[in-house]
Parts: sequence; structure tokens; C-alpha cells
Amino acid sequence: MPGTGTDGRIGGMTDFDVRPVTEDERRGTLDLLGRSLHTNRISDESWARYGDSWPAAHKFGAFDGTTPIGIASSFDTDIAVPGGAVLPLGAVDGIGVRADRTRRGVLTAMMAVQLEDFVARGIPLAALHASEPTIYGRFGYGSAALGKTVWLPRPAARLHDRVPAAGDVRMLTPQEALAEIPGLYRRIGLHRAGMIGRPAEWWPIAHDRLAGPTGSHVVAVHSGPDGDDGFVVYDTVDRRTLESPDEGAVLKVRELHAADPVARAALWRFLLSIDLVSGVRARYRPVDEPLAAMLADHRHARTADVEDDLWLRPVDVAAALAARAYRAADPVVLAVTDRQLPANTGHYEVTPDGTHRTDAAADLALDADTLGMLYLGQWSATALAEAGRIEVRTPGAAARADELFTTVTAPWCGTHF
Ligand SMILES: CC(=O)SCCNC(=O)CCNC(=O)[C@H](O)C(C)(C)COP(=O)(O)OP(=O)(O)OC[C@H]1O[C@@H](n2cnc3c(N)ncnc32)[C@H](O)[C@@H]1OP(=O)(O)O
Repeated sequence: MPGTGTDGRIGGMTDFDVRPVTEDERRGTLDLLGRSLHTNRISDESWARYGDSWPAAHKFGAFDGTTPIGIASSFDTDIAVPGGAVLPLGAVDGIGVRADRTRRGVLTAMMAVQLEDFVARGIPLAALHASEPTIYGRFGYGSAALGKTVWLPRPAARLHDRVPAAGDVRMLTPQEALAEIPGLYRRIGLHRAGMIGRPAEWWPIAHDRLAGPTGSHVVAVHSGPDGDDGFVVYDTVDRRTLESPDEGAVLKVRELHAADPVARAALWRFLLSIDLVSGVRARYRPVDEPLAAMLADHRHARTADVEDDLWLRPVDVAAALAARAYRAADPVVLAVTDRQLPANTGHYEVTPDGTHRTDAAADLALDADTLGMLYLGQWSATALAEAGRIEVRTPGAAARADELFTTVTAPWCGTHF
């Protein structure tokens, strides 16, 4: 069976075996993950509520005897790529190594087994959100979609009069949200490269934040001429104190999804209309969301941060390159080097009509993680060459690659996992 029997023995200090997690080991490995991320031990009550979202499938643990010392988890879903195709995705949603066993190769062994498993199951792309940006490049993951944090102060920030906005916004009870939002997310669809499907096991934790005992999230839905077409999930942090009783609350947007610009504008207009709020903060928004242009005074859309959001790993380079669309331009030959999955190492010709392996000389040379950065269109080949990540072997080839790979819309994931 792929993924079993990887032994680790580093300097005689650590002995471990990487193998699939069994049913009985689910809770122990979730606890281990929680400890590594410095969250609380999972209570019986929480386990009863969302233990189902931690199935044994697609989890590999590093074990010292029967004791888990590392966990690498993923779930199967799909991802939209430039041009609109949707590809199977291994969504890596939980990585952790026990604090007394770090820096001895446990993660390295688990990542090798997880990648072999993706290969064996024919999954062409893997993705994750990184706790630290220095960890995953060595395993072939590249920062593929950025997200911006915006701050809109109230009451100063308001939409200008020509922003198209129609329809109604209504708030849902937690029970209505649980029933309606998964279907609405599906109907809105994966309309940007980088968006992923949300399988059944993704929802329970989100549900817990809505309807669980500590649930603080609020959901509002937009309805247009064809029915519900957008939703926002937010919560608030009260900043009123005795010293400043009028400070108001900060409204934190957890997610905002809309099928079209009208629904999106109406949801922003709604958020900016809520009383006793000193400002609206949203993290991981698409970098090209035109909030500044939507405001009467565009300086009130303050971009507080732009950070790495989705990291992408081409697992099957030929399949991944063949699946996305390219713009009209002269072909370019890429020399890809993949240290973890050497079968990917080779030359690929990219043309507007498709891609194929070739023996032709390469115009540009790059590693698998850099291909992950280039793939969704977030970074230009020119920028990656200037940053020393792409070696230009044929003068002018980076500009040609830019013409082929550029996308009009920035990639965006919009789902935390
Ligand atoms: C997708 C997600 O779930 S993101 C969440 C990731 N988890 C966490 O951040 C929880 C806290 N951290 C941990 O559990 C561990 O430190 C891990 C999982 C990040 C790393 O596990 P380890 O077993 O220590 O990694 P391993 O020993 O295989 O290290 C491999 C290489 O990566 C480097 N590395 C590992 N972690 C880090 C880090 N946090 N920062 C910088 N370099 C790192 C190591 O130095 C090593 O480099 P080398 O090959 O040049 O010697």
C-alpha cells in the first residue's frame, strides 16, 4: 500500500514509522495537531460535534511505537484553474509534529508519503495554507494566490452612487445558515482560479462557529432577481471601553462570496450600513477586488496587508500544465526540476493550444515550487525571473511566458482549510 513503512532514524535519536492513521487514532492525531498549533485539547463535547470532519481517510501519522508524534492530513476536493477547468486537488489541512520531535525529519518523511499517495491516486495538484512561509517551498509548494487585508472605517467609507447594487440582504438564523449556505456556495461556483470545492467534511467546523455553544458568526445572504446569489459571514469585536464608550465594534468579515459584482457590492453596502461599528476589516480578500474604486473616497479603503494565502504544488506537472488555458503568444519551453517527484523533471512546451513534453532546448528553467507560483497567474514570469526563481536561458522568453500565462483576474482561494 502506498504510504506505509517509511522509517525515520536521524542521528540515532528518533525512530518512527509513517503510516495511515486508523479509525482509533483519529482523536489522538487531532489532539496532536491542536497541541502543535497551540490550541486547547479537544473536549468530548467538541469531538462529538465535529469529530466527523477529521476522518481517518488521507491522514498519515508518524508513530513512535503506537504513539503519534506527527500528522499530515488532507482531504480530496477540486480546484478551479485559469480558463475555468476544475481539477482534483489534495487539500492539505493539518500538519504538525510534536514539539519534542521537531527538526529530525518527521515532516520530511510525512510529506514524502503524502506526495506519493497523491501520485498513486492520480491527483494532479496539492494545496495548503502555510502557518509559516519558510516551510513548504522545499516540498515543491509555491505561494500561488495572495490575499489582502482591508480596513474600511465607518462612517467615512461608503460606496459611491454609481456602484451597481440591487436586491435584498437578509440575515439568517444559525439553523437557516447551516441548511442554506453549503448549497449557495455550490451554486455560486468556482468562478476564480484558486477557488476550491467544499466537501462534506469541511463544513462541520464552520457550522460550529455558527451554531455551536461559542458560535459568534453571523450570516447574511443577498437575493437578486434569480434568487440567493451571495453571502457574508462576519463576527464583531467590541472595542467600547469606559475610557472610550463611543468606539463601537469592529466588524470582521470571515468570508464574502458573490456570484456577480451586483451581489458583492450589495453585501459590502450592507456591512458598511451596520450601526455602532467603527470599521469593517476583511482578511484574505482577492488582491484585485476593486474596493477603493467602489468607494466615494477611495482613500477610505485601506489595504493593511498583502500576504501569502494559497500555496500550490503541481503533483503531475504534465496534467496540471495541460489543464489550464493560455493566451495567444509564441510557445515557450520550460525546464522543470522536481526533487521530490523526479518523474516530473523534464522539458514542457507551452503553447496557446496546449502543452506537451519535449526534447527541445529550454527557454526558462524553474523548480516545482516556482511553477506553483506561476501556475494560477498570481506572479508573472518576468517578476519570478527578476526574483531569481526562474533562470532565463533564451532572452525575451520571460516576456513570452508572461503573455501565455497572464490572467485577467487574480487567483483567489476564499476558503480556509
Ligand atoms: C498546512 C498546515 O497545516 S500549516 C501548519 C504547520 N504546522 C505548524 O506550524 C505547527 C508547529 N510546527 C511543527 O509542527 C513543525 O515544526 C513542522 C511541522 C512545521 C516542521 O516539522 P519538522 O519535523 O521539524 O520538520 P523537518 O525536521 O522534516 O524539517 C525539514 C526542513 O524544514 C525546515 N523547517 C521545518 N520547520 C521549519 C520552520 N517552522 N521554519 C523554518 N524551517 C523549518 C527544517 O529546518 C529542515 O530543514 P533542512 O532540511 O534544511 O534541515
